Amino acid sequence: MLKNKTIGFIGAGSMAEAMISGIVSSDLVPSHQIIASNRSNVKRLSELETCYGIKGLTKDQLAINELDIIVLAMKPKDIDVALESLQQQLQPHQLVLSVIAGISTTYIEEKLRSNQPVIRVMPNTSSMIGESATALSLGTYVTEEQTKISQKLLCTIGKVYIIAEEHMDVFTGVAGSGPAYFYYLMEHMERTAKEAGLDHAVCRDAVAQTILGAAKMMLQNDEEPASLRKRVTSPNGTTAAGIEALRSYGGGKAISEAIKGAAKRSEEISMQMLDENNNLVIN
Ligand SMILES: NC(=O)C1=CN([C@@H]2O[C@H](COP(=O)(O)OP(=O)(O)OC[C@H]3O[C@@H](n4cnc5c(N)ncnc54)[C@H](O)[C@@H]3O)[C@@H](O)[C@H]2O)C=CC1
Ligand SMILES: O=C(O)[C@@H]1CCC=N1
Repeated sequence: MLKNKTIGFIGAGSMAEAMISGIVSSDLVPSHQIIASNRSNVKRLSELETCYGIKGLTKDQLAINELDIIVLAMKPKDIDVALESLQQQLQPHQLVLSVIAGISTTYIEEKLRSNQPVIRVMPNTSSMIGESATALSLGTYVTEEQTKISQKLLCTIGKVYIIAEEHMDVFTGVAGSGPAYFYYLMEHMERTAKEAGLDHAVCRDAVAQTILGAAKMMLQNDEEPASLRKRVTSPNGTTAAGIEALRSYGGGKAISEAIKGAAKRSEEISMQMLDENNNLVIN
């Protein structure tokens, strides 16, 4: 299904690298059929070539007509320039996957030629090790075959969920940005344990192993997180004291506001692509 497809990443930053790493490790697509491109940073491209065995090309060297799947992996602010140039070159059979936060399939469809298949994708950086939680929302012109191909490709970077596009902002807040919340939590757990004298290597490993274990407990049975939490919490014990501190410092609210803040930002990015009459901005 994917053995003879050529995949081109337009944008060669952190997210493109994380996805390339996951895809290459899976052996589903030969690495020489993966291309990463950026505007002009050839040093970055040669790093990716050396590390993953892929091809790196600047955007002027990239032949769009040779690609089967085009992954848009630039920042939202750069999308208009990229779409303008793609609009001239894309053929109707070429599938466009966009990982750009806050940019709707409609926005991309409107800027490309008619009937271009577009899928909005929200992965996270754990794609690097095949552990992303990735959502897909299908654009108007995507076929069943193209959906299957995308699912198969994205399964190489982790788990895949197909969701309605109206839920993409909140998914972005939970899973696209999510790894950063856990890194923030881990930074604080590690620092606190270190300040109390625990060996750095032990803190680092124990913090990560604790989160991994809790995540696996969620994934490996149907028990609700509140119920799992109660099983850790002995009456009047250590966890009760810890949870009470979390509650009194607004821990739950902080997590919820983090998700809402990220989702709101995703919505704002999409709104910035609308004019004062709520019409899509077409340059
Ligand atoms: N970093 C993350 O955890 C996640 C990022 N995303 C999305 O992925 C996209 C990329 O994010 P990062 O990789 O973090 O950004 P980044 O800044 O590391 O990489 C962006 C790349 O796009 C290139 N670029 C810009 N315009 C271009 C053009 N016209 N042609 C070719 N290359 C072009 C830049 O040179 C750069 O290599 C963003 O839209 C972001 O919303 C989505 C999920 C998670
Ligand atoms: O921070 C961002 O905008 C991107 C999208 C999701 C994760 N990182």
